[in-house]
Amino acid sequence: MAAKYFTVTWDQLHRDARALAWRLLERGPFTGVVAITRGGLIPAAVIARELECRVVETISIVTYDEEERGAPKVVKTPVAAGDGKGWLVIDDLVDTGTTLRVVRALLPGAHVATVYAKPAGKPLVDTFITEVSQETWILFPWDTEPQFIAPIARL
Ligand SMILES: O=P(O)(O)OC[C@H]1O[C@H](OP(=O)(O)OP(=O)(O)O)[C@H](O)[C@@H]1O
Ligand code: HPA
Ligand SMILES: [Mg+2]
Repeated sequence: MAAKYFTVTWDQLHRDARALAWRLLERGPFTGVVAITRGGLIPAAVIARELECRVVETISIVTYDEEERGAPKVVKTPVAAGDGKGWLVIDDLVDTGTTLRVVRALLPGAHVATVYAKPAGKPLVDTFITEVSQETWILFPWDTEPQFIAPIARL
């Protein structure tokens, strides 16, 4: 269990992804965007729209084996992105940095951006918006649903 949770709504994610787009404006223009699936897909769509970038590639990395986190496996490479020079890589967050280490090895020339970042992964990101502590688990809107909670007086 994580020590703390940080809940991100669709609205908040849209606002944070747009804030990231503002920050990335001065780092571009970019040839294209590489979304790290699956979590990077929605922020990448928002950012590609704001930067008026029509070329979107994907990279897919699986870091779990059954339910255990294991060695990362690249199951889809971003063929169009070459060594990444001139390209923008987007993910929803960096946590331990395992995913971005693999991405940087494949796309050493790319600019790497995430919406959220934890301290252990921060050195692997060029641009991010919001930092949370390493003990915090970020709850994304696609992983959650609203549900009933008891009134405070009953807690
Ligand atoms: O910095 P790390 O410790 O590698 O963690 C961050 C990665 O973990 C999550 O993806 P996940 O592998 O769960 O896959 P998903 O995006 O398909 O949900 C998240 O979307 C990042 O890509
Ligand atoms: O904090 C997190 N939230 C959601 N997915 C994740 N994958 C690694 N860390 C996280
Ligand atoms: Mg991911």
